[in-house]
Amino acid sequence: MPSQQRPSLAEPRRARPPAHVRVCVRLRPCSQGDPCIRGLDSRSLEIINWRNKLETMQYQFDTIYGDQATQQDIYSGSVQPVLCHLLEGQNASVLAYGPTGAGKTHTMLGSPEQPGVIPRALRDVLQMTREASCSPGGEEWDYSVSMSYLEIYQEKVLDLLEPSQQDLLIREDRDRNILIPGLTERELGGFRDFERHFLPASRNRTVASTQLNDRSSRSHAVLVVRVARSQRAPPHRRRVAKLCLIDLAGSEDNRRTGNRGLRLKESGAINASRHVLSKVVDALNQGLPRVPYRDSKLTRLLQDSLGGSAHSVIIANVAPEQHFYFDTLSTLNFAAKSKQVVNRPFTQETLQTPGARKRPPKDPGAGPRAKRPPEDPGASSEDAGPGAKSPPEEEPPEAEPLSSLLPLEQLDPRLVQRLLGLEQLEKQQGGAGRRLPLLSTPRRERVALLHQLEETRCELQKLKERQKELEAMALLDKACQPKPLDHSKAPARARKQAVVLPLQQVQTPVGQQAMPSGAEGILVVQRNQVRGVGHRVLGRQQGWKWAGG
Ligand SMILES: Nc1ncnc2c1ncn2[C@@H]1O[C@H](COP(=O)(O)OP(=O)(O)OP(=O)(O)O)[C@@H](O)[C@H]1O
Repeated sequence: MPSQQRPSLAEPRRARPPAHVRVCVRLRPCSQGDPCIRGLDSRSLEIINWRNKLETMQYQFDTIYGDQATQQDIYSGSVQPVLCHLLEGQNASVLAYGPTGAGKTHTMLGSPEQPGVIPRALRDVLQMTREASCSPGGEEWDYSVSMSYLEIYQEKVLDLLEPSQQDLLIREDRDRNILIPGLTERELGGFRDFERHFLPASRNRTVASTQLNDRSSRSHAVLVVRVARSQRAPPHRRRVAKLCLIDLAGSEDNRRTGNRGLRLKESGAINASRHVLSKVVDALNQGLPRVPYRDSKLTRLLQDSLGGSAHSVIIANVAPEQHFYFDTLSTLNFAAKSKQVVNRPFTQETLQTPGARKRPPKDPGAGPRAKRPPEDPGASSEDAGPGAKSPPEEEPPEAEPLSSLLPLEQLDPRLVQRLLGLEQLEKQQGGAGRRLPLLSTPRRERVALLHQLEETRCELQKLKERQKELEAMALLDKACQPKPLDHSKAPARARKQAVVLPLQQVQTPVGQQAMPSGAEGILVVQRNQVRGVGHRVLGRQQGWKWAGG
């Protein structure tokens, strides 16, 4: 049972200490005229009423970054402090919010000259795990870091690492972690791996030129970094934490963007999801029984980050020009109310049975990792990460951990019955030399295996029938012979007879080959010099190739 194999060691909900969402504001350098907003000190700012310049409204946040603040200032002041929680098995989220052209992508991604939050955080996370594995006692643990990257474009969740993946589903596990089954995940052995996967994926993000931004993001982009720490010896504790780095698409006033057609449609989707985001924050702050997370893909995905289990930081990006006045006001209002949202981070820890631990691949950086079992962060198969120490080579490969999204007890009993029956059948039929751990594989693969087994079963059935036919015909043929051949006088070619064996007993001697025939999947036994009665009988069978004839 999955729950017995990987018990969650998470503390009960009420025992989890609260953590307010931290909110900072970053002012972009003003490109035109006088700014409508100015910082007062490191924690407060004021916005000047556009009708009456003597009237101002003041706001307080955790930190205010003026237009001279560097990428390093933002990172070390507001992002770096939450990263340490990842090694404790606690989730963290950083979310860039603001109107179009206010500097969200600049803050999160930056440029080669001014790298933003994403590359800096990745470098540090990789460094942290490397240092942890080298620290005293570190040899007791395996560390791994992996990434997934997705965008929400017009209410569709698209995999940026594997763009062929269309509109993925968003689900939730028993600890209320948000998961995306089927989302591609890549192991990161070092920063180069990150660049190798992230840079091409970023080019897959939907970006277009609008009147307010030459490269305006038309989607919300979410980079998910998973940090796992697994104990090598009993009790095999395993901590998995998730870092979400989110670059939201900017809110757009379409009277000023000049958007039409597709751009207008994109803009509608962006604004609608941001509207739901605002409603979610209101509902959380008012303690409403229903928080409308499910009303948009964005909020569903942010469920961990707002009112959930993450240490969250919102960076509100502000465009200070006068013509952004209303955008700035609404950004500040959103940021102010988000400050009140309380999350309850907790350590995501499970106990793993030794059988559920997986050997790291020989080359962790190479190629796509098998899609993670979608169900549970704790269920992630583990590969060698930075500084990870691999178990000895001779260790046998082990089964994947059980799915917890769809624990066995929640499966349709008929399906479980069927799986057990098929496993039994497979065992009886020799298992084709392969053990299929049907019940311990994730759901999608389970279904694929189920199909595969069905097909194999049908083929075996066909083969058995054909076998019977052949045996009957051979008997008939024998019965029609007037008298037994005198072997001493018979020609040499009639002496050797093809023997039809039950399929399971066919053994291919040296110099003979067994292979499935194309269309019907029939086992073809090629023998080098077989002639005689058997040749004639077998030759009548459709699809049967008699290579020696
Ligand atoms: N702090 C900053 N210092 C210098 N330039 C900046 C800063 N912030 C933003 N910019 C510049 O402003 C322009 C718009 O920024 P950016 O594309 O990051 O905005 P955005 O909020 O992501 O917009 P959208 O929502 O349309 O994608 C870019 O050319 C960017 O380089």
